[in-house]
Amino acid sequence: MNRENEDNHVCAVERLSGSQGMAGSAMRVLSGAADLGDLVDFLALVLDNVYSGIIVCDSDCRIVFMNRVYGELLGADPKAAVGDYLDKYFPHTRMPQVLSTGRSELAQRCSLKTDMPMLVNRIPLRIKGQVVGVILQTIFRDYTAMTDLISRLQGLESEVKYYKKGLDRLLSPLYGFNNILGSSPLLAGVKAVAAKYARTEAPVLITGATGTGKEMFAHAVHRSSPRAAGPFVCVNCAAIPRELLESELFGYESGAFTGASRKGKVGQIQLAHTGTLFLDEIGELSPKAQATLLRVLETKTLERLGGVKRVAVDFRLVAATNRDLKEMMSRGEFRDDLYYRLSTMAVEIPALSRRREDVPVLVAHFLTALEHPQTEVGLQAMEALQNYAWPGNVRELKNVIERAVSLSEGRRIDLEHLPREILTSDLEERQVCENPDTTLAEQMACFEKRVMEHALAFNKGNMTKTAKMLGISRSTLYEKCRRYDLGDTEKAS
Ligand SMILES: Nc1ncnc2c1ncn2[C@@H]1O[C@H](COP(=O)(O)OP(=O)(O)OP(=O)(O)O)[C@@H](O)[C@H]1O
Repeated sequence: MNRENEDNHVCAVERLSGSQGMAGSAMRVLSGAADLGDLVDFLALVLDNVYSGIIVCDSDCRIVFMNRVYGELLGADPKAAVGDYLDKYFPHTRMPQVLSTGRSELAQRCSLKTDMPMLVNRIPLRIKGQVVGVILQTIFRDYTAMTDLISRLQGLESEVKYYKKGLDRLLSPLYGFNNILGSSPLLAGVKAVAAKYARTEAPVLITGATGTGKEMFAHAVHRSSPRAAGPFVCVNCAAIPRELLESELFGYESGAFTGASRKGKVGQIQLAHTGTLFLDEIGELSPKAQATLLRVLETKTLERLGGVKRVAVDFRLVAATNRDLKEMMSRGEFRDDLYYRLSTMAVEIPALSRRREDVPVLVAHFLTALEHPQTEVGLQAMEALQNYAWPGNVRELKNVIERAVSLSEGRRIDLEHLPREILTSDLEERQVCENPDTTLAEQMACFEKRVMEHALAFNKGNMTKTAKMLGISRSTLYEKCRRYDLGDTEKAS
């Protein structure tokens, strides 16, 4: 408030308050004890001190009141302006239209002589249904500020849309059972079992080596379940630091721990409400998180970290791991009660080396996905692909095909476009098995080596498991590995 306004204000207050102070005067005015002059002064004081500019005109478009703010905007003396026709200040005023239509015009653009863009309301005043005047009120004195605000809001709106789309993508599964390709009876059998489990409400445990398609199966289980319309929330337990995993899963209340957000956080389990929670790499859960998860599964309620009350949660758990949970259990690293709860509906996805018939189908699929459906694969190259052990399973096959397509520049894929490790294992085998001079013993040895390579790849080099799988002792396995120059027998456990 400038000096002159301050003086006006003080004058008005003094006029209104007299010896009893303003509050008393206002009370007298409002209680009807004051005369009309006081009431008018009091209302003028109020209107002079609101943020908006206000002008009231009569049915002839003459100004009957102008507040201080509008006076400042127009560079006019508000008192002297009373009685002036409005078009003196607004040559293109729309007040006559409002007077004749009796309809309010809200948030309309209006430019003063000063060229300052404003937004105004024009509101008809009625007495007994008759329009007797109009109030002109500024709502944004300089709406460039508002256009800035609008464009910032629009920016935020499109950002929200972008993130929502990303979230929808995260929350909605991409794959169904139809997308899990392969022509082997082994894969068909696993898909049939998983589809049966999908229709129930029980937790499902998906096991298999890396790259076998566990995540695809989890998507498909959700999509074929009664919860398909609900969210699909995917948490990779190996990707989140152990100390943060619990708060990520179960959420926390405000100020639950140092560094926690002030507003608290909804956990992923709550986000999966009415849908499916996919816990990838469940073997990475800490013992404490395992215990809490079990309690949530059993009570169907959840307590946020630092919280006091439990909230109901309704979700279906699908878990996956490439670790041997039974072995973890025997070492005390995975709770037996949680294991048994998960493993009643277990789906084990076989390694690609156990279903070589799937390779051609998958190769064709990846070529189509790479937009090279016409690219041929030479007979020898396809044989090499089918004979390879695929320790990285379908994911590795996908990468090999991507590389081959770019090396062959989209033309026929031949042996020279495949990585060395595939060629070496294929060549060794050809030299022995396709050579008419090789003895039965040599051919048997070649076959034995191949079987062992696959078993080692399947068990990720774990000698104990491989020996168990092949039904031989560990010492025999070590001896054979040395003979065939397989793996790092010194380091393998
Ligand atoms: N049967 C299949 N048909 C088509 N694509 C497949 C199949 N199996 C796996 N894939 C593809 O292979 C890749 C790896 O699959 P996915 O991520 O589901 O494996 P995973 O077992 O979850 O791997 P990890 O244990 O390393 O997380 C993905 O690109 C997936 O689309």
